Amino acid sequence: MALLPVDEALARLLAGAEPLGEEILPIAQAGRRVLARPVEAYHTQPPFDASAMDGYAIRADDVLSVPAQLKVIGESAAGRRFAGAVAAGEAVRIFTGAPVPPGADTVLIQENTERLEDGAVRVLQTVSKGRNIRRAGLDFSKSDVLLQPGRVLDPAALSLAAAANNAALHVVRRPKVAIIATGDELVAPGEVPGPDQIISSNDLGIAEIIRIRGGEVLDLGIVGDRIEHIEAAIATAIEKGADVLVTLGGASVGDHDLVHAALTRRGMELDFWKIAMRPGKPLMFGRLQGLCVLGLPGNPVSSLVCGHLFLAPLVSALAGRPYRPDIRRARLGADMPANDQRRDHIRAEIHPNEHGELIATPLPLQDSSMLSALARANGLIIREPHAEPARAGDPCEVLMLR
Ligand SMILES: Nc1nc2c(c(=O)[nH]1)N[C@H]1C(S)=C(S)[C@@H](COP(=O)(O)OP(=O)(O)OC[C@H]3O[C@@H](n4cnc5c(N)ncnc54)[C@H](O)[C@@H]3O)O[C@H]1N2
Ligand code: MOO
Repeated sequence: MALLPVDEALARLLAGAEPLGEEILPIAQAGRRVLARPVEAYHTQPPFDASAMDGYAIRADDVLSVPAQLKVIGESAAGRRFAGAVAAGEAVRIFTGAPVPPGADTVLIQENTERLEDGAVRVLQTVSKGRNIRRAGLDFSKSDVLLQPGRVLDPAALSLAAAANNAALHVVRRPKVAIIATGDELVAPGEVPGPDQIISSNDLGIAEIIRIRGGEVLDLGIVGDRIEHIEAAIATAIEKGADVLVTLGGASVGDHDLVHAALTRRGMELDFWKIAMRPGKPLMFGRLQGLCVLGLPGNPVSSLVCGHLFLAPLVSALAGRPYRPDIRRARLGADMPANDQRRDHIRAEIHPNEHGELIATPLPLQDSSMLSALARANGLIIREPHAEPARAGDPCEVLMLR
């Protein structure tokens, strides 16, 4: 059977993957979430003409020639304004953020003055009218639309929404992604493995990819190679309202690879299974009662590479987040043989040379079981199907992983 090209698999996976519904969160819990509705200002900022400096609120015409002397008639502090107005020959002591009293048109910084004993201030430098005053609404005005749907609530966006007096925000619901690790050989980290057992690792890396892309992880644990048990875990994912189900392992053709059978018994409609990719050929995708099902291969590197290439964009799309894979141009750091029909993703160390060009050097061992090589690599060299042999120095494309 011909293997499905990677781009086509990705397009089929993302077809219909729209941002999920919205929920309302207190603003303090909305960090890194995606806005589902515009953010409007309920408040004008600053709400009054405010001083930008510590000094004196004055009338600029009073200090056209210096030195000049003004009578200090009171104080305006942030949070406590001066009740009166400034007339000719008068000044009000003022601090940063405080309302500028009526009558004053300028703030003079205190460094350019000298306080006198008798409640007066001597002005040592002239100042242009309007200086050091932030006009009401300089930042934004009530009813302004400040942020658009789709904006990730980064630090500046959160502070802006708060400044505009939004106590709660409408955000896109986080996709809930259930993970089932399958295999009799697996035990959780920290447990004592039996003689034929290994530690389940893929679930941890996959959960991290989900979280980084704005998803919520529903870890359904390790399930042994019994079709009934896998079916029960699938049923739990549905009951618990998962949007996506990720299965790990059991996706290939061995006698104990039961995931496809279990999913089919539960009613999954298969979209594709087996793609032209290395590592990750047995990738499976289908839909089950509105749930997207992604069957990742068991080999750890295959699982994580498929996680980066397929799960990351799927979760991003459901979470309403932009997804921009960090693909760059580089030069090969070693000769490469011709490629077969599967697009290859070669673990590589990618660093700039003295001319600032990225050099991508493949790691010597590429076995899809080797997490040590994946963790050492900071990116993947992408070799298209049927690529010709290439020489060190030839241009190539890399996907940066960190
Ligand atoms: N006859 C064939 N055999 C295999 C083929 C094939 O086309 N024909 N494909 C190979 C490829 S490529 C891959 S990738 C693997 C994928 O197999 P499965 O998805 O069925 O995975 P398993 O057999 O369950 O496990 C493979 C390997 O990975 C280990 N594993 C599984 N889950 C975890 C986990 N959560 N954490 C760590 N390691 C895990 C498992 O112990 C196995 O060593 O199939 C090839 N075979
Ligand atoms: O696709 Mo498998 O992932 O080559 O090891």
